Amino acid sequence: MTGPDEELPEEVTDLVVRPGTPEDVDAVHAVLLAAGSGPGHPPERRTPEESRAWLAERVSGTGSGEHQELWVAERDGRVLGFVTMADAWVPLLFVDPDHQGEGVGHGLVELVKALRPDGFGLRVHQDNTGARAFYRRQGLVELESTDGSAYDDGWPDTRLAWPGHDPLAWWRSSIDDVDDELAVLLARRTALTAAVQDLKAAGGGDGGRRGRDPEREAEIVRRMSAHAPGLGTERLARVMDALITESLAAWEDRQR
Ligand SMILES: O=C(O)C(=O)C[C@]1(C(=O)O)C=C[C@@H](O)C=C1
Repeated sequence: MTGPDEELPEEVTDLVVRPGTPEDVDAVHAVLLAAGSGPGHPPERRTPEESRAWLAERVSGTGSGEHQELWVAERDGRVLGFVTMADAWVPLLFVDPDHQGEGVGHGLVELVKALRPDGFGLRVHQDNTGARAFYRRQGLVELESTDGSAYDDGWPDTRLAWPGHDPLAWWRSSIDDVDDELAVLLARRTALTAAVQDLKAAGGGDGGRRGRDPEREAEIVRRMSAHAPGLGTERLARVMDALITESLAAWEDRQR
């Protein structure tokens, strides 16, 4: 979603970066539409009215959507770019395509670094190579690439993070956050394996065949690999093999 596409961040002289107000929504929306229709962005499926309403709701904190803190970058009173923040996440950062390469994106990233000194993350579409190079130049680190299925747009994406003033603390805390989610998912996954084994033990499902089903496992790995291509099918197969092995062992322990 983000994409300043800047080539040369320059010394920002007359750029003013200030908190956005409801009066900025039209100008911010114009930048969003112009920048979002450039290369590397998915086609906008909403009407301009719908995307404006979506934006206004988020930056005003009304409605059910998450509230995003809005900041705008302007020169000579004209909004040239903007950024939004929600906790340590940057949902939107866009620069007017006519003013890229003028340090606007750089100024916005510097602002986010100042406001989020512990670090922040964002996602860009994989094809938006200009934005990815820009963020790398700003010191952000590329993390995982996915097929984008976790997001509304469903476009292949790459996540990046700036790990702040204490990078080890940021990475470890990010690992803890992911592991908290992973633990819950593992509990659910293991319980589902057990439910299938209960069914098979009772003579139901798949003709009552017990034990491992390599074809089914290969299919699982293929599907997962499409969501997270960076991991590689073979490595993912080993991870899933270990997970299924342990899930089956847990189920067998329970039978004793
Ligand atoms: O789908 C099944 O047949 C299961 O037994 C479940 C499961 C799994 O946990 O996904 C476990 C063992 C099989 O080898 C295949 C898949």
